[in-house]
Amino acid sequence: MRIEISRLTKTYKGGVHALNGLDLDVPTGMYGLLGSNGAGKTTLMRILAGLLKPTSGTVRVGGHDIATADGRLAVQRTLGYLPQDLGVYPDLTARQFLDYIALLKGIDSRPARRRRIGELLEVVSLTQDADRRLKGFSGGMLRRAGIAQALLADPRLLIVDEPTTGLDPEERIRFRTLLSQLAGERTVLLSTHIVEDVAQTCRLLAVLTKGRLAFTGDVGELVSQADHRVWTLTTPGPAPSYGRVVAAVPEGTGMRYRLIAPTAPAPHARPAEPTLEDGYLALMETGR
Ligand SMILES: Nc1ncnc2c1ncn2[C@@H]1O[C@H](COP(=O)(O)OP(=O)(O)OP(=O)(O)O)[C@@H](O)[C@H]1O
Repeated sequence: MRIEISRLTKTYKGGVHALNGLDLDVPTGMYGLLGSNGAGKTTLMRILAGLLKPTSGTVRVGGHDIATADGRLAVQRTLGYLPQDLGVYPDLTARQFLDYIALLKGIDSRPARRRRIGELLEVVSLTQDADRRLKGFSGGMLRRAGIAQALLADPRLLIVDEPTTGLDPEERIRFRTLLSQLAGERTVLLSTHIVEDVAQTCRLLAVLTKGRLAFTGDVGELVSQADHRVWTLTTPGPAPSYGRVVAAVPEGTGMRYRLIAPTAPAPHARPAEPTLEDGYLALMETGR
């Protein structure tokens, strides 16, 4: 399911330009959308989900123009959305919660709901906890319940907004793996400010800054933004004032720094292999 975005703008009341003429093409499969806080990711996700009207520009999802009522309806039928702040009813069990959402989504047949919910609880590994109240769930379990509700109507497009924020490392890895497994013939659009989540799940990604596209391409291309610009340096003194420190680890009586800089930040600095995070930070530095 392809998403085609052309010259998309969104200006909120009060004059905040959250999206500034965004052009973006998202193919089928897993796709990462990276950007710092306030870059416009949630605004874009909400527009795609049909919850917010753009100020101008066009969005087509699977060929349907979301500016038309028919187009929006067609997209909503094929879309699953896990918002950043999914509200749940804490006194419901996971099964009751999914049943309630399934009813809202128009799955009227009770046996059909029961079957679908049973399948989804398996997919998100919550079968054992299905009859526990949501108020006792961990952050990771709640996100998995959130994914299950987004999958109820078997969407061909799944949009997830900042899904791993606040999760512990094990839950984060589990959640990431689940998303990758769900991609396949679906489009999964993962919006996040956590570079590692994209590094571990996506081949293709876009970077948004200030409502504009700063980068689009594959992970390797973003990594290469930092080619010949990453350095390590161990020193007993302060960090070099030239370049951007991205890591500092105590070593012996001094510190080992990792820096991004166009040229060696000190005579004894050694070049290092860039990571995706380095590429992202190098891109941000260039765009300043
Ligand atoms: N309802 C609103 N009214 C006014 N301004 C808003 C509204 N929602 C978002 N904004 C502003 O629009 C810009 C983009 O916000 P958005 O939430 O889309 O970014 P984001 O990349 O998702 O950031 P975050 O990761 O912090 O959620 C920000 O400057 C934000 O303050």
